[in-house]
Amino acid sequence: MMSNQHKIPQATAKRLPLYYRFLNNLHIQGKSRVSSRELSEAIKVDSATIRRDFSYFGALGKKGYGYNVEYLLGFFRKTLDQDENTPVALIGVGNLGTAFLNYNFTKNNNTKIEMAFDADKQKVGSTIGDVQVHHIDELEDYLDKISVAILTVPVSEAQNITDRLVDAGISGILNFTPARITVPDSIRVHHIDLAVELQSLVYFMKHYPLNDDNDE
Ligand SMILES: NC(=O)c1ccc[n+]([C@@H]2O[C@H](COP(=O)([O-])OP(=O)(O)OC[C@H]3O[C@@H](n4cnc5c(N)ncnc54)[C@H](O)[C@@H]3O)[C@@H](O)[C@H]2O)c1
Repeated sequence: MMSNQHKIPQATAKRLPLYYRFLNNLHIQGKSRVSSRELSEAIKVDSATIRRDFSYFGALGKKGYGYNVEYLLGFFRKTLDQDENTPVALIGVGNLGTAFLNYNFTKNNNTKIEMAFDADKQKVGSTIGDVQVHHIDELEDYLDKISVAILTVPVSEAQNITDRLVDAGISGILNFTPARITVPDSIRVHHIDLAVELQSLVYFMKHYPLNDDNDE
């Protein structure tokens, strides 16, 4: 995946897709350069952090010029494997899963939900967005090309489905269920929980109030 990830701090690596999306939009609009300040305002990351992040990529902005959009995009494309497509499977086509299928991830991105699975016979066979829903019993028949799965099943099903995904050779799971799933060390799990994110936002608002005259 990220070939030179070992040289980039994890916090920086996590911001790469955000940078990539914004710079790609600038590129589409025909802009050839951007300042750390413009970037900062658009993606809400402070400009000192952006400058530090970009210095890891060998991109040193010039005063009064900013950064070369094309150079950065080239770097991000390589680092994020943007030229390679990562097919994704979604498991659990309920409220959350349906919303993800209807949302077009591929616009600025190389990840695409290629297939979906559910246990509900009424959903099996339907197409949502442009993704076909298969029966969960057929999971193992389809997974050979898939390395990433999004988990949006009920919490009670999470570990069972995870075990099947692992046995079928999955490498990464984006877990939206509240379950703390157990996987072998070689498999990466990222857990997304809106309640935790909201709590953290409220905590930061209270303890780290922002003023609007900080840097530059
Ligand atoms: N991370 C977050 O911020 C967040 C927010 C809301 C919900 N959730 C969690 O996401 C999950 C999905 O929530 P939802 O509101 O979409 O639920 P939902 O009940 O609408 O959808 C669950 C879907 O999973 C399917 N399903 C059930 N058992 C299955 C199995 N064994 N294999 C495949 N599919 C199966 C159901 O048929 C249904 O379509 C829940 O675990 C919920 O707690 C997380």
